[in-house]
Amino acid sequence: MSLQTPKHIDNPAVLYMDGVSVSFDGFKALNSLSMVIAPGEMRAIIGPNGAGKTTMMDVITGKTRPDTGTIIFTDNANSQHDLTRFDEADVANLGVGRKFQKPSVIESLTVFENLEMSLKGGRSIWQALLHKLTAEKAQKLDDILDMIDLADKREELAGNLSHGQKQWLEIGMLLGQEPQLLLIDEPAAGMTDEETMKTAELFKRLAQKHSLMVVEHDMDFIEALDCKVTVLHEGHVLAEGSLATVKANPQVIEVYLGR
Ligand SMILES: Nc1ncnc2c1ncn2[C@@H]1O[C@H](COP(=O)(O)OP(=O)(O)OP(=O)(O)O)[C@@H](O)[C@H]1O
Repeated sequence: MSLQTPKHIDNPAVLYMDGVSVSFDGFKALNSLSMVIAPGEMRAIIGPNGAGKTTMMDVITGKTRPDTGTIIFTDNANSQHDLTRFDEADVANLGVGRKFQKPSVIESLTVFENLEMSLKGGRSIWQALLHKLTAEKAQKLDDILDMIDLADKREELAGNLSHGQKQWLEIGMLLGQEPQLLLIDEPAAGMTDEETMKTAELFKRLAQKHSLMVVEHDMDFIEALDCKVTVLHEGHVLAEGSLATVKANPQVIEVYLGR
C-alpha cells in the first residue's frame, strides 16, 4: 500500500517512526518510540539491556506488530509504505535488509557461491545449468566482493573464513537483495579490534549508497562510525546527537554509561 508523505515531513525520510508502542503481557517494550532516519544516513542505536533495541528492529521488519504507532518506509522509487501492515518477507522485498547478530552463511559453499545465491531474482534454471551469469549480475557480484573486501577470498569456502569475514560476507549477501535500508544487530560482537575497525570502514562505504541503522554496545566501534547516535531506554528515545553529546548527557550516564 502506498501512502502520502506525512504533512510535517518536507524531505521524505527513509524511515519514519512515530508513537510506536508494543506491550508484552502489559509490559511496554516500546513506549511511544519516535525516530526519523534520513536518506543515506547511518545511525547508531545504543541503550542498556532490555531498552527495546531488538523489539524496535522486530516492528520495523514486520516480525512484531506494534499496538499503536506509525512506521513509514520510503522506497527507492519514492513510494511510501506503512510497514505495520506487512509481514517479514514483504518488508524485505520492499527494501529493508536485516542482519542478525549470528552469521548464517552456508559454510560448505564458497564466498562467491554464497553471494550468487543471494542475488535478487536469483538465477534462471538455464543460467544455473550453464553456470552462466548475466554480465550485469557478474559485475554486481564483483562490486559486492570489493565492497566487503573479500575479492581475494571469492573461491574460499565460507567455513574457512574468520568470524569477521563471515559477518562481512553476510552483509554482502544482504546487498544482493538491493536493500535501501539496512538494520544491523551488534556487528562488532566477537570481532578482533582490527576486524571491528575494518567493519566501521565498511559501514562508511555502505552509507554512501544505503541508509544504515546499527545496534551496538562497543563504544570504540561507534566512535569510529562517526555518526548520529540514538540512546534508547525503557522503549523510547532518551537522547539523540553526536556520541560526544550523548556521552555527556547526565541521564544517559545514569541509565547506561555510568553502570
Ligand atoms: N516476545 C516477548 N515476550 C515478552 N517480553 C519480551 C518479548 N520480547 C522482548 N520482551 C521484553 O521487552 C524488553 C525489551 O527487549 P529487547 O530485546 O527489545 O531489548 P534490547 O534493547 O534489544 O536488549 P539487549 O541489549 O539485551 O538485546 C525486555 O524487557 C524483554 O524482556
